[in-house]
Amino acid sequence: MALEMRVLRRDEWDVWFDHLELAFGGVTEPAPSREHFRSLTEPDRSLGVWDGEDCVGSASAFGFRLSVPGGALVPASGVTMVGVAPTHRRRGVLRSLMRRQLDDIRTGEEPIAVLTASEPEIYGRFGYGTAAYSLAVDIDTTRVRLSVPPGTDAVRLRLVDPEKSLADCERVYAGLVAARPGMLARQPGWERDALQDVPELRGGASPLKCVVAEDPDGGVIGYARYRVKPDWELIGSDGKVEVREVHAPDPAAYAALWRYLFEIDLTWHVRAYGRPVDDALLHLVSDVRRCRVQQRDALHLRLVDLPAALEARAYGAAVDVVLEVEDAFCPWNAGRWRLTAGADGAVRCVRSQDPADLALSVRELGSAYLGGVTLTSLAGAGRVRELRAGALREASRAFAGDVAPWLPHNF
Ligand SMILES: CC(=O)SCCNC(=O)CCNC(=O)[C@H](O)C(C)(C)COP(=O)(O)OP(=O)(O)OC[C@H]1O[C@@H](n2cnc3c(N)ncnc32)[C@H](O)[C@@H]1OP(=O)(O)O
Repeated sequence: MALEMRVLRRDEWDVWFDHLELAFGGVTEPAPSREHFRSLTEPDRSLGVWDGEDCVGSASAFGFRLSVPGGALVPASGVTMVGVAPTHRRRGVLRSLMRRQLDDIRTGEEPIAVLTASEPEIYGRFGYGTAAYSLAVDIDTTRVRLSVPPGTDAVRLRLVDPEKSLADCERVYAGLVAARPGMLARQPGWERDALQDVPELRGGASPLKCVVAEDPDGGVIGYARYRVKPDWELIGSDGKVEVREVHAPDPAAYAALWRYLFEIDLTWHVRAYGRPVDDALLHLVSDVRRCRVQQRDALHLRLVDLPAALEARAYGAAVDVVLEVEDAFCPWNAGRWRLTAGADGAVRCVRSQDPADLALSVRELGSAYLGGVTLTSLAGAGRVRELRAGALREASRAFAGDVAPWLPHNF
């Protein structure tokens, strides 16, 4: 029987989601998580592939606004819920979903698509480049000390109900978005994602806790969400603090929150995932080796409408380069483009017949787009070719940002 791909009908969601669970290994989501996913799904932007009555393929997208260098919020398609049934793999179902999805995105208002990948190897062939990395730390707090800045002792910390403090915390989060490429301006409903706290998924840790940092007037200026996982050894407690989030633009408040997490009694370790690669924490600790820092890919980005995407961000230096772009999967982006950004901030990206200065694929542009991966480092891997002397340095400096892109959570 031929496979049929179609936009999801609302009454098909349960069968579609059952398929997705199976594609990810067959573990059933607890009811609250399932309802959370249901509430976030945008059915009109969700695709199902059907073999008769059976759903055998899925892909969906969220309508996001992504922070880019310069602080603009660019409409971005957040690709998600991709899965193909174990019985139907390696015969092109994912490829056909990606084809349809990118064609659909092209007809809309989103010049870029982003995703967090289950495996980093999958999406490069469809033109996605790794645009943001993240760090995981596993800190031995019996050995690692924090050097906190002046003012840290004056920060008031208060343990609060994660639900009741949600609006205050979300205000802090929203205040960070423009200055950090890769962050998402969260649409209503998404703020609740961080509160998901299903007992079956805690792995023996406590319910989610929230500690807020306050200014002298009681205003919330930072927060951390975490759990404590008790563990008793023969020699005593070996508890772990599992950090989900720490956000505070003020250095003293930021240090105060980490100091609190480091000093929770009966714990010897602080573990955190998905931290930015330029996390100020790395400069607060006395011994970075004992933080067991690990880096991994976090956000993958694709230019769907190349000129619109390149014109939507700001550049760190004036630039005038002709790019020879290869894009086999979205050929409307392929060819020669002149990118100019002046000292006045005006940016133009137009078709060009002039000789090319740099040759690269759309994947490298996706990697460099948020300013965290330099064109120079990609050239070192042979993935960007310089065709005019000096063009690589000029373009690389223009694309690079002064803060690392960061997506604090998956989607
Ligand atoms: C954004 C997200 O949602 S990420 C979540 C992705 N989903 C999962 O990881 C769930 C488990 N895995 C799956 O459901 C499937 O194996 C998928 C979705 C990864 C792949 O689906 P398939 O239909 O088998 O892929 P398809 O046959 O279209 O393959 C397309 C290409 O990707 C490659 N590919 C497919 N899966 C993988 C993989 N896991 N790792 C590396 N390459 C892969 C294929 O070899 C093929 O390569 P080619 O272009 O050189 O021919």
